[in-house]
Amino acid sequence: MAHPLFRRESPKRLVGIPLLARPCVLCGLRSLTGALCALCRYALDTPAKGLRCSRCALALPPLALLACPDCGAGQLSVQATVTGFDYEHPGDMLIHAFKISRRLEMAAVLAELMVQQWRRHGPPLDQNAWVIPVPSQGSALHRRGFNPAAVLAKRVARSLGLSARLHVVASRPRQEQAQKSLGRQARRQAMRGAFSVLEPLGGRDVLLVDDVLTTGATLDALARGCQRAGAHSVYALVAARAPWKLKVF
Ligand SMILES: O=P(O)(O)OC[C@H]1O[C@H](OP(=O)(O)OP(=O)(O)O)[C@H](O)[C@@H]1O
Repeated sequence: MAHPLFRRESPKRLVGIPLLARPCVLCGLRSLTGALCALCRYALDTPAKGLRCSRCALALPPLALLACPDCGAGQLSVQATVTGFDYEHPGDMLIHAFKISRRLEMAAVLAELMVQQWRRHGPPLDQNAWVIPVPSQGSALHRRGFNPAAVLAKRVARSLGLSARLHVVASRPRQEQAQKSLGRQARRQAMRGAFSVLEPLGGRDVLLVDDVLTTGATLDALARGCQRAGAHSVYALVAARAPWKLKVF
């Protein structure tokens, strides 16, 4: 029998489907649970089941329970990170649809997953906390026409009842090269001092938002900028967390 994700229902069995059923954005089968069907929600939720590093949200590989292989040496300056899901199949398809195919309607699906995980695993936030997106590089903004992190930040802030501050961070002009094309050391190097926060944060909690966290170099640079501006606590919420790879970048 075909895997449930790919099985087609016979027309007879479709009789009686509530009118509100609609195709799941991931598998295309009918969904009674919003944009994603129950199976796809389960598939996105399955890998780590809470067995994640609380600082960088890495799904911990076996035998890494005592120290996270990614941020164990203290390379990430945020206090806690929460992710919507892992950046692997099937969640990567949502990210690609949003960022590459520019299907902006995916933002609602991504933000819902992010907020759901934040409510489960995120620390309590002060009501005065600001939600700050990672700014896009100039070339990416020009190519894509929107900043994915800002689109997500607006939705996340609305759902959490917080204020989104989309223009509070300035990016230093840097090598116009996407992070994804660089290795770990080069990413950190490229991001050093990349952001400056334009308003004092005066003891405020900050929730940084981005679409993908790979090495954490981007979030680390922004978190340091927020700390220099006086933030009390800096947390991060991302749509997808890249899984750990044995290979050292
Ligand atoms: O955790 P890190 O190793 O720092 O990588 C994560 C960053 O990489 C991607 O941006 P990128 O610069 O590739 O640009 P993009 O907007 O074109 O994806 C992504 O949007 C994150 O901002």
